[in-house]
Amino acid sequence: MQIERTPIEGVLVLTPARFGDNRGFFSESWNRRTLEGAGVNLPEFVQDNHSVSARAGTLRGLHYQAPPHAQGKLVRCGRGALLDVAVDARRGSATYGQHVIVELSAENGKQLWVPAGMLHGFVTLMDDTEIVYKCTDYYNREADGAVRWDSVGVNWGVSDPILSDKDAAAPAFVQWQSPFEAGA
Ligand SMILES: Cc1cn([C@H]2C[C@H](O)[C@@H](COP(=O)(O)OP(=O)(O)O[C@H]3O[C@H](C)C(=O)[C@H](O)[C@H]3O)O2)c(=O)[nH]c1=O
Repeated sequence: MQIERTPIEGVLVLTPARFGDNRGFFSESWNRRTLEGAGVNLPEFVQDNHSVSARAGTLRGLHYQAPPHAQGKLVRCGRGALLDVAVDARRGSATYGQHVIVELSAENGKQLWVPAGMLHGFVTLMDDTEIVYKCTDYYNREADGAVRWDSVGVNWGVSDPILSDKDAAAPAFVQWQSPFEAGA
């Protein structure tokens, strides 16, 4: 397991070991004991999510669930490739409004740990890209929210992404009142 810190406190890039042979490879995509042995203690996960985006250039985000339903997410790409983004939305944080962007792909096997307090989103780089991610809290429709994808300075590599109506209508980061507090 390779563990990389990022410029945003708490956001990690995790790369599980892969065991290749003449058939392909095997990898333990989630093992709490392995991570704890490396000093990484993630909260309990209660829900797994899986979405497929048919076309490259599909952008889902930037999303969050407000407290007390905030979600931490452990994200990986099951098929294809995507750029995954975490934006620090914790008021009072030294990196408030800053982001981390990481290419996750079926090929590189990388995972992004996105703690609660972040906005999360991704743009697909290939058709039929699948994302699978573990969440630390259950979906709560009333607590679910979005911030405009192009309002936090992320270089997504696309100018006219495929968006849901919800994402197309989301408020800009500067007009949005974050419900998250650093250290909460
Ligand atoms: C997130 C979610 C959605 N749904 C239902 C609600 C809608 O009827 C349908 C599509 O939901 P939505 O358009 O919010 O899906 P995404 O745009 O992929 O949203 C997700 O994308 C970004 C990248 C995230 O990090 C979040 O997990 C989540 O916001 O699935 C559920 O039933 N359970 C869920 O946990």
